Amino acid sequence: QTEKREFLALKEEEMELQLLDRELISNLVEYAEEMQSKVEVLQRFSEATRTPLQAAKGREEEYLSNPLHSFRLIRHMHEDWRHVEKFMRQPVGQDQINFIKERANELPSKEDADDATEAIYRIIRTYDMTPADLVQGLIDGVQYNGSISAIDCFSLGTLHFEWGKYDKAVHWLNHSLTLVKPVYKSVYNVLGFTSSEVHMLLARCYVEMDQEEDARRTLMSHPALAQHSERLLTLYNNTRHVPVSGDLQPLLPDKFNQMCRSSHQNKPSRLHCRYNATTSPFLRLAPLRMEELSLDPYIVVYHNVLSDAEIAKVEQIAEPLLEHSSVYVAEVKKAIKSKVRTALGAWIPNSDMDASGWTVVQGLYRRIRDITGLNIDDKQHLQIIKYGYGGHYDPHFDYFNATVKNTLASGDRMVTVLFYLNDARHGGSTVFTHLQLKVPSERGKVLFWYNMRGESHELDTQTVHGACPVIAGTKSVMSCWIHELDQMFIQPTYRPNNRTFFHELV
Ligand SMILES: O=C(O)CCC(=O)C(=O)O
Ligand SMILES: [Fe+2]
Repeated sequence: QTEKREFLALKEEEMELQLLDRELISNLVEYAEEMQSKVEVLQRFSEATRTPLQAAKGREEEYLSNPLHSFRLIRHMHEDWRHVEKFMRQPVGQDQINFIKERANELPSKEDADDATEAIYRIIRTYDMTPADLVQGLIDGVQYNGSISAIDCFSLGTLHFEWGKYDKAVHWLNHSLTLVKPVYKSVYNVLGFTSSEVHMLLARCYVEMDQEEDARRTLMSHPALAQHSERLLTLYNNTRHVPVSGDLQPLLPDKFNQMCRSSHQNKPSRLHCRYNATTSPFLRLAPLRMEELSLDPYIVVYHNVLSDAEIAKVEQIAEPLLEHSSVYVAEVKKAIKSKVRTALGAWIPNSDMDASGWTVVQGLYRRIRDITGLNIDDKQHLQIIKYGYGGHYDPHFDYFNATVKNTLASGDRMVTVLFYLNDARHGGSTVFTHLQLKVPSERGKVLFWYNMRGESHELDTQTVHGACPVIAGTKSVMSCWIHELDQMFIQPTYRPNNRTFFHELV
């Protein structure tokens, strides 16, 4: 039940869009019907006036010698055409035109459309989908209903081009051409989609890949472009495309992508599953089911840690606080939505939280202490992350390895505790790329690992991990980072290594 509610919350916007689309479609149907009825009136009128004239064809003089006929002709010509002109001038479907205008601000923005294209791009890239797969609705071995159009393929081709993936762009653009339906030509005109544009971009991709002959052949094959082909080729050669830089693209490295696919199976770990009744006194009363995933670095998963009520409360607190994480990109001189992590985030506890919120948060702290046997601050921040369609997190380390405010105060992030708050329906696993370890996103699980080596506190590069793009549904997690200096009094063997900020601290 809670899961359904939360899924609805995130999908609400899209459902509203779908509703608006329905309204706009019926509005368009009404508009077409109004136009149709005007067309019918005009057709009927022209038929009614044409019939007697046609009957008189070849014997006009005889026809007009009939007094009735000459009366009709003169009256009709004097009066009717003026009325018809007035009728022709009358605007049709003003209400429907105004309706679209009024709702225009509810339509997705360019940014929304770019986000959606980038989301499907990530799914395509990570799950290795071909254009044919997408047209059939086949994603990572699962058959979905639905398909895509020539224009959709063109927009994907354009994005691949922007990001400098010319060979892939060629696939999508070629596929776009195969989907062009000649009967829709007039509709394409209205929508501003032309096959010449597809051919030109295709030729540009070939030029970028130094395949000039293919570029020429592409231009020559289009009647409107053939005569300009040499000029266009020169232009494309002289204005080579500069792909959008790495900071503005998701990383999606191959190793990560491969592990995200359903074809990846974890190697048997030979490790054990047991009840942990020792980390804290509380666990003696209520042992937690623990599964070891890796010993070096140490990674374990606990099952059924949070109750439904706790998860629901956490979601409720976080919901109004969720926002896109942004990062400063020097190149564009502003903070923009990060392409490295495409998700919404919120920090709790929050000052607006009421007493019941604090009760739940204190409960979470207690659970984290029980699981890890470590110390956390009484106001420790927890981050809720919500991944929607195509949402992901590129492989990264959780530690900062830098002298920043955070690390100066409490050291670096020694441990990560990651709570899974729902089941991602398809996609969305956490993957440790170096360890070839994949952890599916399943409600109630808690993943716990050390980002540093035990005695020396050396940062452990083997902990590199990321979150696979979500294909269907949403994914919701909560992470808690436990800092090394908070352990000062409970870790007797603790010996700080020589990382910079320790020098600055002494
Ligand atoms: O969502 C996940 O699976 C991973 C999240 C994560 O790595 C992080 O928050 O640092
Ligand atoms: Fe992380």
